[in-house]
Amino acid sequence: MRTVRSAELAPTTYAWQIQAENLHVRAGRRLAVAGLDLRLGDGVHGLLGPNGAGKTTLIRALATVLRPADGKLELMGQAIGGRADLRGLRRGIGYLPQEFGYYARFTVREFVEYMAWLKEMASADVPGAVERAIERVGLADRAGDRMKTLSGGMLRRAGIAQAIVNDPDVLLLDEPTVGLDPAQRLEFRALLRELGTHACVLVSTHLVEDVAAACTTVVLMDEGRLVYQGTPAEVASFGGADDAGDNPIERGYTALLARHRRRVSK
Ligand SMILES: Nc1ncnc2c1ncn2[C@@H]1O[C@H](COP(=O)(O)OP(=O)(O)OP(=O)(O)O)[C@@H](O)[C@H]1O
Repeated sequence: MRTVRSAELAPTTYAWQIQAENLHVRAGRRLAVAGLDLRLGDGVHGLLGPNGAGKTTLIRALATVLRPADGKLELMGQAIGGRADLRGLRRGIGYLPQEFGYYARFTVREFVEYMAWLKEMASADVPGAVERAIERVGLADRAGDRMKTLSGGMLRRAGIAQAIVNDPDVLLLDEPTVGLDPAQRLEFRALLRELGTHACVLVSTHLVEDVAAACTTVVLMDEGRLVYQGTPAEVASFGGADDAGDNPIERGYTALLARHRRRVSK
């Protein structure tokens, strides 16, 4: 017996894993996502934007933690809102929040197992899936160690392991590279590229180099709206010598943001 995923029951004709139209989401009293249109299929999508752009709020809505205030949101072909089967949908989603809680006395294996159980994975599948996820993030030699003994970078890798344990169709990672050292970041980029071959991975980051190295698409947000969506090379092509940044994609990011703000202020 195995658990049937919501994605398997849903019509398989949908073109996009994530589809938002005129999406509005509140963070507290503020409309942090304010009329966002977005369509994402499989691949690795880097979510960029200045502080306060609404990246975390968008990711929380896509993780079904926050309910949209207005507009349309579809995940894996299913509309969110009303009587949506959120429990079923969540089985197909992996989510690494910026800050995540855990019992300090749990071992890495127990932590990932616990999260697999919360995601309602079939119990026969759990042990193998847990070992695979821990191995993929390079923590196999620490699987029996308590969470409280891990470094910041290792904790984040344990967080990534719990996000991928259910082999999600939609994987949402909020600032996953914070705390990783340069070698770990290189490994993480390779893992991202691999994950993106058969899932829709949305990664929010301030590290533009990670986006350039690992992402198929850049999603640029400002003030709750989509500013630009394109390949890293397309973003880079907007940058000029006068735009701030250490590399072509950073200069492209600066140029696109400035162009958007000029348009909005007119
Ligand atoms: N609980 C809350 N109550 C009120 N305002 C909030 C709350 N959470 C976020 N905000 C506001 O909503 C806006 C968007 O915040 P959000 O965290 O989504 O942005 P972000 O792009 O992820 O920013 P950062 O890059 O700093 O992480 C910000 O102006 C923020 O101050």
